[in-house]
Amino acid sequence: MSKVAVFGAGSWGTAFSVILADAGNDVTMWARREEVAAAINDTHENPDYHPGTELPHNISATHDIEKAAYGADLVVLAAPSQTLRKNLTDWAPFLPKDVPLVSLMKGVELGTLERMSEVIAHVTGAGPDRIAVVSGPNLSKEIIRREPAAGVVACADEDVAKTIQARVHSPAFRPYTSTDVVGCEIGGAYKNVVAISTGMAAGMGFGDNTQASLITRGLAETARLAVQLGANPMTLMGLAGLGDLAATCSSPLSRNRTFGEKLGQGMTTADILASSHQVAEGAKSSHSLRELAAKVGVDVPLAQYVDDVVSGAKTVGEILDEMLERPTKAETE
Ligand SMILES: NC(=O)c1ccc[n+]([C@@H]2O[C@H](COP(=O)([O-])OP(=O)(O)OC[C@H]3O[C@@H](n4cnc5c(N)ncnc54)[C@H](O)[C@@H]3O)[C@@H](O)[C@H]2O)c1
Ligand SMILES: O=P(O)(O)OC[C@H](O)CO
Repeated sequence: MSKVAVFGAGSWGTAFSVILADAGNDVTMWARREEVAAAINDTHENPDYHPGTELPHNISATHDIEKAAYGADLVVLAAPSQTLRKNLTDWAPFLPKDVPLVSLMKGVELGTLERMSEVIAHVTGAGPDRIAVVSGPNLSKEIIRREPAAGVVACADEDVAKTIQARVHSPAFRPYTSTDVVGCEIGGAYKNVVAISTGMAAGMGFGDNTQASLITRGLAETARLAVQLGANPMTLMGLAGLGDLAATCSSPLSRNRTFGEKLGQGMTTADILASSHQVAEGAKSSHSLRELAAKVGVDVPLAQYVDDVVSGAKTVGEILDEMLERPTKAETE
C-alpha cells in the first residue's frame, strides 16, 4: 500500500488524512505537539481538533519529521499559511526528493505576497510539475463526518493532478482536476476575506440581501485579481471559487465567517485571537491580498475594508458608510 505523509495535524490535516485513509492510503501525520501524535496513535482520535471522531486505523502519527516523511510517495502540507515557510524549512531536508507536494493552505504570505505554491517552490526547489493544490468547499468538520463533498486537485502537470486525484478519491470525496493553480489558490485565499465581510454583516444584524451582495461583489473582486495574475476566469465559477465561497460565507462552522461576526458585534481582533487557537486565515490575507492587488494594479475595495477593520484602522460602522457612499458604476467594470 502507498504511504502519504501529512504535515500538520490540525483541523484540515486531520480531516484530509481521513479522506486519504478512506481512499486506501496508509497515512502518517506529523504533529507539532508530541502529545497530539501520542493521542492519535493510542486512541485513534485527535482530541484537540476533532474530539469524539474515531480515525481510521491506517492513520498513525509522529512528532518526528524524518519518520513522518520516510517512505512517503506523496507529501501533503497542512500548516497555517503564515507559518508555512518556517515549517517547510524544517521539513524540507527530510522530504523525498521526487514526490509530489500537495498544498492544502488557503492564504497569501504577508511581506513576500507569495501564494503557497510559490513558497513551496522557493523553499524546496520543486518545479511546477511537483507542486499541487487541493481546494474547494471542504469544511473539515463536515469532511470528517464523511458528508459528501467535492474538491479540485490543481497542478500545472495534468498527469500529476490525475495521479493525486486517484489517491484522494474516497467514497465521500469526489475530486476534479485542474491545471489552474493560480485560480485555485487565489479563490481559496480570497473567500476567507469575503467570509469575514459576510460575517461582519451578520454580526451587525444584517440579513441575506446584504450577505449575498457581499458574496457576489467579493467573487467579482476575486476574479479580477485572479485573472490579472493569469488565472482562467472559469476556475472562479467552480469548486475552488464560487463553491468554497458559498460554503465558507454561509457556514457557522467557518472560522473566517465567525471571526467576521465577532468583529461585526464590536469585538477587536486582539480579543478574538485571544479566544481561539485556530486560524482565520482571512485576517492576515486581507492585508496580503490588498498589497498583492495594489502591486498588480487591481481595485479590491472589499479586501481593503476588511483589512482596515481587522487592523483597527476603521470601525465596522465607518466602512459600512464608506462602502455605500462609493461612486456607482457598471456591474461588469
Ligand atoms: N479547517 C478547514 O476546514 C480547512 C479546509 C480547507 C483548507 N484549510 C486550510 O488549511 C490550512 C491549515 O488549516 P487548519 O484548519 O488545519 O488549521 P489549524 O489551526 O486547525 O491547524 C494548523 C496545524 O498546523 C500546525 N502548526 C505548525 N506550525 C505552527 C505554528 N507555527 N503556528 C501554529 N500552528 C502551527 C498546528 O499545530 C496544527 O496542527 C489553512 O491554510 C486553512 O485555510 C482549512
Ligand atoms: O473555517 P474556515 O473559515 O477556515 O474555512 C474552512 C475551509 O477553507 C472551507 O473550505
